[in-house]
Amino acid sequence: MKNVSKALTIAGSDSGGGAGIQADLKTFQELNVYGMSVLTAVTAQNTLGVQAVYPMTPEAVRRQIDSIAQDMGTDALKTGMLFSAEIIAAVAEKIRQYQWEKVVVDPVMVAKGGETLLEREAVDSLKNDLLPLACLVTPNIPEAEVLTEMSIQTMEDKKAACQKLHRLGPKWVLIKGGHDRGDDQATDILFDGKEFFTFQSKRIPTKNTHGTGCTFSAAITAELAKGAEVPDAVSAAKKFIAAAIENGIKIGKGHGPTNHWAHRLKGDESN
Ligand SMILES: Nc1ncnc2c1ncn2[C@@H]1O[C@H](COP(=O)(O)OP(=O)(O)OP(=O)(O)O)[C@@H](O)[C@H]1O
Ligand SMILES: Cc1ncc(CO)c(N)n1
Repeated sequence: MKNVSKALTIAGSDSGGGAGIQADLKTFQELNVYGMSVLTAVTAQNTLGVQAVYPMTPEAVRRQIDSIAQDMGTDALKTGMLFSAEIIAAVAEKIRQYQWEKVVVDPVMVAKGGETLLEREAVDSLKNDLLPLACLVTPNIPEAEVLTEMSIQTMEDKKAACQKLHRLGPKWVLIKGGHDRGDDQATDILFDGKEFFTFQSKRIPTKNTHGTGCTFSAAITAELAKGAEVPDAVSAAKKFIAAAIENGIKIGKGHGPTNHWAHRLKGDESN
């Protein structure tokens, strides 16, 4: 029997399969990691938008985490859509109870179409309950603006926002550049409280970007599960997401999903 690294996603379901736990599990599988999931909410969703959201009870979230922790355990985990302050409190309680350290927090707030995936009043819980437990937090620019209450326009702003976010408690902060409209590069910056690391790839002109953030944070989590250090995990995930966006697939009438198996086309298979 073979030993395999394990990764857990605590996130919402996207019925369309492009984002949320579906994107995470596909990514874990592609990166040769055994994937497990704790559902926080079911969304009725497709490439056109989110038509409905049905949150789980905090008790259901706790029970799913207990089932995993008391049997398989996990080498790393990520959080995605958490929806409410009550669910965030349940997840934070369990991360503390099981002393999980490789925790990637993707602070998902709104879907591409603007639908709410995190209640406004839950932002403080995310900041106060969850970020202090995070190994890495991965906001896009609008999420970083909400978390820091500052406007982010320039590279200097991004660095200042990294510093402000780092003071909330995560060991590492990664601000993603997917939303940097004016730039022909997609530039992400990583900060550990001392040093800045930059990750760049050519911006690909496409509307098929549904689930990019989920896929990216899942790839980072998979690499951490296999034992990579944070900068190496981000670097590998950046290659994975660039290939997935470049080879985006034509599915649905709106923002199509990324291509989770594209890294194989590039001969870039990780193990
Ligand atoms: N058009 C693009 N071309 C190349 N890379 C991109 C593009 N859009 C996003 N990326 C990269 O994809 C990763 C995810 O970033 P992004 O900012 O899109 O996340 P997100 O906004 O959280 O995604 P989502 O909308 O799924 O929540 C980052 O590494 C980012 O630089
Ligand atoms: C369930 C879910 N999680 C995250 C996102 C963000 O892409 C989404 N659209 N749906």
